Amino acid sequence: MSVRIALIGCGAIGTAALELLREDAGISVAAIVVPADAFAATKDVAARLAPGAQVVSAVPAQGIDLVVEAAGHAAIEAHVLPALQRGTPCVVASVGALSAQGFAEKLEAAAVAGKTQVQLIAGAIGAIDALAAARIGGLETVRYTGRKPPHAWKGTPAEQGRDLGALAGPTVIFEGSAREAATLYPKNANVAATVSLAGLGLDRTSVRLIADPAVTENVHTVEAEGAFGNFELTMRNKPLAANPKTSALTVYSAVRALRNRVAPLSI
Ligand SMILES: NC(=O)C1=CN([C@@H]2O[C@H](COP(=O)(O)OP(=O)(O)OC[C@H]3O[C@@H](n4cnc5c(N)ncnc54)[C@H](O)[C@@H]3O)[C@@H](O)[C@H]2O)C=CC1
Ligand SMILES: O=C([O-])CC(=O)C(=O)O
Repeated sequence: MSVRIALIGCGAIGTAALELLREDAGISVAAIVVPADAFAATKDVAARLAPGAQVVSAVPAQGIDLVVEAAGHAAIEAHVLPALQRGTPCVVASVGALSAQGFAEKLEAAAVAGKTQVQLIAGAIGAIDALAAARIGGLETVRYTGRKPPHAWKGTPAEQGRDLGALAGPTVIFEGSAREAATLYPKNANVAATVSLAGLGLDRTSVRLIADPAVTENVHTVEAEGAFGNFELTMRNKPLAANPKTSALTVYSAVRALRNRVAPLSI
């Protein structure tokens, strides 16, 4: 029998994940959860890519083995917390939601109450395994830099006081903690939260966000130092055509997490 999934969100990540999951006999998408104003568009996607899925406004209380979120910060409170409390394991992409004070603890408490687990995916960034392992030996500094083309910062505080379309060179639009970055840039700095949660925490991880007219990729750099030694990682991710803020790797990371739930050997 296949694992019955509820997918929260059916935008750039959700749609691309559904396309890939069509190949997986062990995974069946039973429900797609979106706000009412997205029902019509989502039903079209479901008809094409997940004909067995019902399009609904909340995770069904019965018949779901696993929830996967790819919707945005608000969806964690609205859908992931109640699913965890009911005992359904959840896989989360909008890791930046944990930047709200006390929210990580709330998520943990819901998982404890439901005797289940919430998994935060690595998403658009790599080396989360190395960072989380290095933390056990002790970390001294962790720095994260996120660099994206100017249009990827549209609709964010980066637009305040500057014309993103007229930038002549790389422009630092934010410098501060991972907590502030993830709060101010909920659709662009989930990775900052992920790096911080795996490493030195939301308040001790330094973050720089850059709008750079010379790049076409979403470029993520992590520099970490501690008892283990040090590393530098740079990812040059292709953005999704459907959403330039989001890297294609995020989709693959979500699909990997789901496949690992059913695979006899997981990596
Ligand atoms: N961890 C990571 O590396 C990354 C995480 N993300 C997260 O994934 C989210 C989704 O990304 P995209 O698919 O590119 O965005 P998108 O804007 O293309 O799609 C969002 C989808 O979620 C639905 N939605 C919005 N609010 C909802 C709610 N409260 N409940 C249920 N559905 C809701 C929308 O109707 C839409 O179908 C981002 O907002 C971000 O939080 C995005 C990129 C990287
Ligand atoms: O997809 C990416 O490149 C990163 C991103 O948007 C995020 O961290 O929220």
